[in-house]
Amino acid sequence: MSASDADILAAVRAWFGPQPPARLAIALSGGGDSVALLHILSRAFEPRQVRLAAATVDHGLRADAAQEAAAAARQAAALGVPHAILRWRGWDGQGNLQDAARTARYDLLSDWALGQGIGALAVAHTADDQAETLLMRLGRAAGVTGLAGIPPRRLRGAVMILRPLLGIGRDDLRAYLRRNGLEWSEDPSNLDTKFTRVRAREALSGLADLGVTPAALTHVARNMVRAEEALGWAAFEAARTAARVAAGCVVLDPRALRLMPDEIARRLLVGALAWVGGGGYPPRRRPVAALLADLHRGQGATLAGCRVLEHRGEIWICREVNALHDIRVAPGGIWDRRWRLSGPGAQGCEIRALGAAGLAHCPERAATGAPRAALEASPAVWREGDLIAAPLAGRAAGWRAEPAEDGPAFPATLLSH
Ligand SMILES: Nc1ncnc2c1ncn2[C@@H]1O[C@H](COP(=O)(O)OP(=O)(O)OP(=O)(O)O)[C@@H](O)[C@H]1O
Repeated sequence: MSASDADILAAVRAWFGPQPPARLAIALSGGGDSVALLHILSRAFEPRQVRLAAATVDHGLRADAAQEAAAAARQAAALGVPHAILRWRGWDGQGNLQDAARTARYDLLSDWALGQGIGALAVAHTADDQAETLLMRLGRAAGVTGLAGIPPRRLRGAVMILRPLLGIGRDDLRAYLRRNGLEWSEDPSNLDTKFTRVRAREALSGLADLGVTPAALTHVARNMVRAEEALGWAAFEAARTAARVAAGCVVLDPRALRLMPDEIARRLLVGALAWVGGGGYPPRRRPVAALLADLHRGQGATLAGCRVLEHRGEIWICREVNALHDIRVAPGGIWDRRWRLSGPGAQGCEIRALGAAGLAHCPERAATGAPRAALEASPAVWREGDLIAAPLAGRAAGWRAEPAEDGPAFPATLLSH
């Protein structure tokens, strides 16, 4: 038996809790799930309580795209929800079209929402999307993080992406659409078996008699979110005793690292590499496992834009100097996402890595206690070829290097949010 309208409205209200956002943007593709989302949200809340606005991205990739966007606009108008059509004509033919279209879609929708002064964007992923995602990730041998699935809330830049239908099945939404006489467009790519997601959907229908249903897999994802939180907390606690930050590097106690459970050591390393190296994607499991094994043998390595080495009985995770060659900013600007340098006589100066040549001019370096690699990768003030200051290498000359990032400091980055 499918969920009633009242059940669905109650579930969505409960998802938002007692304080739904005063203004909410909706990503309306015109497909069944997002048409249902629009209708449900417009009924779940009084217009004065939550003011809605919707937008459709016309990717210009299918002949019907413009008509579908116009149909979506009519759906919104019928409910009195303001609507915009956002056009994407930006594909340069490079890389994967699906990925490029998805990134462009989220960028366009986020910019449009922010332009309206709205900081929350609802998208219509369902329990079926969650189940398909989990199944696909099982195929890639995912761990706890991957099996936590699609997050119900996630900050993307300045916009909070919300997925209030993540606990509701697609069949329930289709029944809702039919009961309410709503129309929607069917995306033909949803039937194209060249897409792994479509094959995952087909495979899932064959697993239902084992109890492997979207509802069960949604529970698995929730369980994994809890496990993820616990592991993040444990890694944070481990970092508080086994790690410190010095000269922009993370410094680890190798004995403590050896004694902690492998998964906690792995998270600590991945978190430190991400914080120091700033890579968008975390390094994969295998190279991190290899790095851990190297470290246990007393060997260093280079990974994810970082140099990892032993120095005076500690493990230092430093920025890799070779990754910094092209990073140059004027004084006061943010260098390598992390540092802002300010000081006297900045005219004509430039901030770039200290490098081996610069470090040779810093006799004060020994007092810092940091390894050469860390100092070579630290920011320095240059005028033409002359070294003016290297505050992290002990040669301050009145200059200061301050952390520039607004984000959480290490080790708080280890906590899952
Ligand atoms: N063209 C579009 N315009 C506005 N919103 C869209 C558009 N396409 C997708 N969305 C929003 O994103 C939700 C998910 O759609 P879809 O699964 O196709 O996209 P995705 O975010 O790329 O995820 P996936 O990883 O499943 O491909 C839709 O329900 C809708 O809310």
